[in-house]
Amino acid sequence: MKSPKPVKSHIIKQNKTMAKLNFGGTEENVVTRDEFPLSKAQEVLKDEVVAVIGYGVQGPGQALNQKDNGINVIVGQRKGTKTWDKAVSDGFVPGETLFEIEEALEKGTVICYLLSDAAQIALWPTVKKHLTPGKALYFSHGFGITFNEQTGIVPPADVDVFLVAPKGSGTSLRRMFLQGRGLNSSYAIFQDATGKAFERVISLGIAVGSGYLFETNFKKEVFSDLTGERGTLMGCIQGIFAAQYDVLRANGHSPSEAFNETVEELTQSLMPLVAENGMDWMYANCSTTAQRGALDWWKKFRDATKPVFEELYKSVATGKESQRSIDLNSQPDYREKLDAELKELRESEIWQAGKTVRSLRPENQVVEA
Ligand SMILES: NC(=O)c1ccc[n+]([C@@H]2O[C@H](COP(=O)([O-])OP(=O)(O)OC[C@H]3O[C@@H](n4cnc5c(N)ncnc54)[C@H](O)[C@@H]3O)[C@@H](O)[C@H]2O)c1
Ligand SMILES: CC(C)(O)[C@@H](O)C(=O)O
Ligand SMILES: [Mg+2]
Ligand SMILES: [Mg+2]
Repeated sequence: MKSPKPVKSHIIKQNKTMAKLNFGGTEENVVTRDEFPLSKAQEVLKDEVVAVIGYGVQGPGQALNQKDNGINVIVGQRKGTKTWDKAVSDGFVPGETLFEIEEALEKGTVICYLLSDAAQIALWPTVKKHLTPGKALYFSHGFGITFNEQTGIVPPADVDVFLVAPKGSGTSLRRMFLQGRGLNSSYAIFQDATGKAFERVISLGIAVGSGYLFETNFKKEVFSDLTGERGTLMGCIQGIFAAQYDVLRANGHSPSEAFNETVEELTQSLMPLVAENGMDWMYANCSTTAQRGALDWWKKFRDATKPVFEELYKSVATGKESQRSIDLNSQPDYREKLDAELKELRESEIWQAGKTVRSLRPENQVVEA
């Protein structure tokens, strides 16, 4: 089996700040650590105070990676919360690198706005007050700006506004950084007030632990991101898992067989092969019987689900999804309600069976001395 060619062979053009690569016939700009090494990011950010506001999922990943990369980073979080305590146990020092939100907003020259998208609305008047000329407002999502009629987030004209959106969980961002790898992120500039928005945003992108950065705009980022997480990445995948598992169970298969044939084999054996070298290569490493069946059936699944994806994209583009997210996630008891729905998923038979299957993985078994 041939191994993949190194990425260099896909480069069409490369200059000091960017490379142009061929993505399946379309040329796009990307920035890698080749064009923009960490030393350059450190130089660009040497006089900045990067204030990470919020310490939920992205906050810790981005703040800790920047700290380890030698960036002058502080965290703004509400005192007396669990996440304040987490920031302390992660090494941020109250009064030195950890502050109440307003104090961090005052000190920061770059404001990384990493509250949940719904919470960003409530805090916006406070943030805006501290956006003095020349500061930068940094997001990890195009949500607040794109749906500004719903969020009311309209930044002053004399600050830079940009985003770096890691394409994965903040947990993965941190884990991959610690492994010496990098998670890919998109970047976009909404407003360049200082003339330095590009070098600022790329430096921050490298500093938070991106492996490479690809170009987008705020609207494209939020439309694709909301579609992806509701679609194949999270919503759709659970839907098709549940459908296949139910059919196997209804036909007399045991939970362990149904779970293994639906989830475990996918995550443990086959998806790593897809990640390594593409779908055709994974197929080529399965039996000809499996290949015949997969090639016969994939288009049927595509055709059955495409109308749902079209409905989903429309719901995103018309602002229905963002409005729903704002309405439900702004309620005082939103966390309890989300937790109850997660509990229902956790307690469903498929994921209970999964718990037992995972315990049987050799790496999860306790070895008796
Ligand atoms: N979760 C991810 O891995 C991920 C990935 C890519 C992009 N993003 C984006 O990054 C941003 C942050 O997302 P997140 O998932 O880390 O957020 P989150 O839901 O974990 O919340 C972040 C912080 O917001 C604080 N918070 C909530 N309500 C608040 C309020 N009313 N006042 C003050 N603080 C409040 C919480 O204490 C927490 O520290 C969002 O724009 C999100 O879309 C997240
Ligand atoms: C990690 C995801 C799903 O990619 C992100 O978009 C999020 O909203 O958490
Ligand atoms: Mg998202
Ligand atoms: Mg995402």
